[in-house]
Amino acid sequence: MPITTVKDSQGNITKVVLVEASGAAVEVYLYGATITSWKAKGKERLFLSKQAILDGSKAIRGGIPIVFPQFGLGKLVQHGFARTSNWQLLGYKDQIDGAKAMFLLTENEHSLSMWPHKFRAVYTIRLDSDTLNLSLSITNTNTSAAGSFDFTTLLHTYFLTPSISEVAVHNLAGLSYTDKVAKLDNVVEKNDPVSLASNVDRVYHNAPEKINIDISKHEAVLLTKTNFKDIVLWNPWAELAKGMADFGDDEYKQMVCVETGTVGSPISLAPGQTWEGHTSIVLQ
Ligand SMILES: O=P(O)(O)OC[C@H]1O[C@H](O)[C@H](O)[C@@H](O)[C@@H]1O
Repeated sequence: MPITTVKDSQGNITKVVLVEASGAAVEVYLYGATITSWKAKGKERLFLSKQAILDGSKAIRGGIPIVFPQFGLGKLVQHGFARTSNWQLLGYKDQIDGAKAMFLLTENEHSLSMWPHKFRAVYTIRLDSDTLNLSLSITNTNTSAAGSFDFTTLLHTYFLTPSISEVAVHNLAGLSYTDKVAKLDNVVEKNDPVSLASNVDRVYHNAPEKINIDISKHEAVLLTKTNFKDIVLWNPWAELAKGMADFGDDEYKQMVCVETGTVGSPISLAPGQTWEGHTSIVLQ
């Protein structure tokens, strides 16, 4: 079976497990369409906090939450409502190039309470032996001519590492970034690779399509992106970790967030228009 579903006591699907021929697997909660596990070549590749709340009462701490329609703080709740909304399983396919599942979110009471727009978000997860392919499409389904909307969006990927001291993020040198810790704009990255040894929270603008990440001394991933302009690099480090109820005090040592998104300047969609972004994570 390429796909199995986990249901609650009322028979509603809460989680989908997608398995590909090689044994690679992803687990996806319908809450947020959040991927909480990606196993490939026999190992877990994503960080999920031991303290993550998985009952749908809070955004899931780890895996790959979807940020939409607002990155960070703003008029809406932090990172928007997509990660705290119940998505639907649209369908799945077992095909030659991998197992695939599609998830759907449209406007609902939760979204309309903070954002007065009709939209159709489709998230497609395709899995093959060494790659996780993620596509997000957003359609503006407002009907009135005045119904354009702006949004920012991002796939907030938490990579699992045996030690943050071994993480190195390549291909960022020369880029201009916003340093959200120092509250500085237009900082130019001088390091190649970038390593992390304190609280890091940066938006690298107009990043290249391919980013190589050393996850440990012996393992690397290639992160590619199309139509996602920016890269966010985040690790809360020790002090912020202590203040997070759904994150262990020492767990910052086991994770790094390298996030693909368009967050520096918003995407505008007129009624009827669709935007689509893709990310793939390939084990090297
Ligand atoms: O705690 P959360 O709302 O999940 O946000 C976690 C982090 O997400 C991004 O990486 C932001 O750049 C950070 O500023 C934020 O702290």
